[in-house]
Amino acid sequence: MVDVNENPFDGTDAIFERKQPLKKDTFTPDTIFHRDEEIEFYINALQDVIVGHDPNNVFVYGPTGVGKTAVTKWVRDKLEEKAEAEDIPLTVVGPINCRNYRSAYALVNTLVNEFRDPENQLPESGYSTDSVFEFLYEEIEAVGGNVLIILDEIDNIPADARNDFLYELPRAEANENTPITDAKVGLIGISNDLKFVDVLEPKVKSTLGEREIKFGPYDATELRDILGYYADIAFREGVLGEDVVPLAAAFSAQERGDVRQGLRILEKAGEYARMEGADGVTEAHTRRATDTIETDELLDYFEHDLSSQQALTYLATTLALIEPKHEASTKRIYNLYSSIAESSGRRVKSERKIYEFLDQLSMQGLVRSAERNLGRKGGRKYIYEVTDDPTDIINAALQSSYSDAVPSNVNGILEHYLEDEATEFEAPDTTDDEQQNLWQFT
Ligand SMILES: Nc1ncnc2c1ncn2[C@@H]1O[C@H](COP(=O)(O)OP(=O)(O)OP(=O)(O)O)[C@@H](O)[C@H]1O
Repeated sequence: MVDVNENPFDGTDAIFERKQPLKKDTFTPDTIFHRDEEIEFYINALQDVIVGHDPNNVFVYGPTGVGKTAVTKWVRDKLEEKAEAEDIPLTVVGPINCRNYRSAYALVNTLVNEFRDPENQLPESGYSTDSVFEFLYEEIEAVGGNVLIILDEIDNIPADARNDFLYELPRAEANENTPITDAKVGLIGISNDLKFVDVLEPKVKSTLGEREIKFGPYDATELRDILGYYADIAFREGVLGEDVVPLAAAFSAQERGDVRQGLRILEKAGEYARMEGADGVTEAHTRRATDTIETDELLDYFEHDLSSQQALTYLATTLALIEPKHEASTKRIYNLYSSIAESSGRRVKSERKIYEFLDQLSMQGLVRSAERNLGRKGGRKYIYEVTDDPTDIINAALQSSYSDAVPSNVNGILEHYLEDEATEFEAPDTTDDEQQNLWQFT
């Protein structure tokens, strides 16, 4: 029983000294580990700025959480330092995360305001996209010298901004239609989606990819050093068991070689210890953290990254995959999507929209598709898969605000799927009607 006369919050923390470095990318490490080669490529690409040539465009790519942004910021700061010491005119804007902008207008607006004083900011609307671009060019010309623009997650750049940003902007100086004559513009684009480059027009591709720097995943030894550095800052002295960092590093290396995931494991393990009132973080806390980390990450997707329509489509794809004797075709996913959307009182969008949602999920790496030929009938169809463990996805969905959309008998069907159909469970035939009756929608 909670004692109503006592405040349940605890004013002390025996485990964490400073949690922010584990949680937020805004924390800037003062050392970068194990990226010497990448840093060397980077410096090489930007060296031209210091010796008076035009800046190169740089494209940085690699999976999530492998230091692309951290290294970029580190190199940016060093470049600015050197330029100042050598009296070289240089303005750097960014990294600006493209994911936060829905249109070219919004993105350009932000960029213009980065150049402008606080009292002279552009309003959020009121001009045409062409005019805000014009303002941007004017600002660039006004500061003059070298102007580097850093765009993070450029795979999420608004579609209507692609050409203008990735092709026109870097060559603005040469283009007579822009007011830029003196300033030299360089673009640094960061992405974790390589397929993004494939869909660009060849001329855009070659402009952006003047210099490419690839970041690979970290191995367990590298992660041990990086996570050890953060653990020293984040935890109180002497509370970490000696297995904690190596275990978190080994787990993350096996998964994706991603620092962010390792940091989350450390945070979670520390939280388990704190909840128990333990005086240290043990191997058992860490194992518990690794056991739940996948579900936690997926829960984050459901709660923060996906729109409600994308979340329902993701759930429907998972259901289509685990249901017996059925393929996760677009049509089938749509059927299930409509049922769960309807039963949970959410809007049901058209079948055409499902293609869009599946595409977006695929861009985020949550689903993948395979094309299937329809044999003598001719034509093709797409069969979908989820990239994570369906059990983790279902568990995350059940803990999320979409739990009301999950069919009530999901666990039975999941069990049947996991046991490779070796149970007593009589799977229905493959007609949609029967399959539809299989699920108990809430
Ligand atoms: N080599 C490293 N040394 C120190 N800290 C690092 C290193 N690599 C990554 N980090 C830290 O790990 C976290 C994730 O790194 P970062 O944001 O740079 O990854 P990213 O590759 O840009 O990922 P995403 O594509 O998801 O944005 C940050 O807190 C960053 O400071």
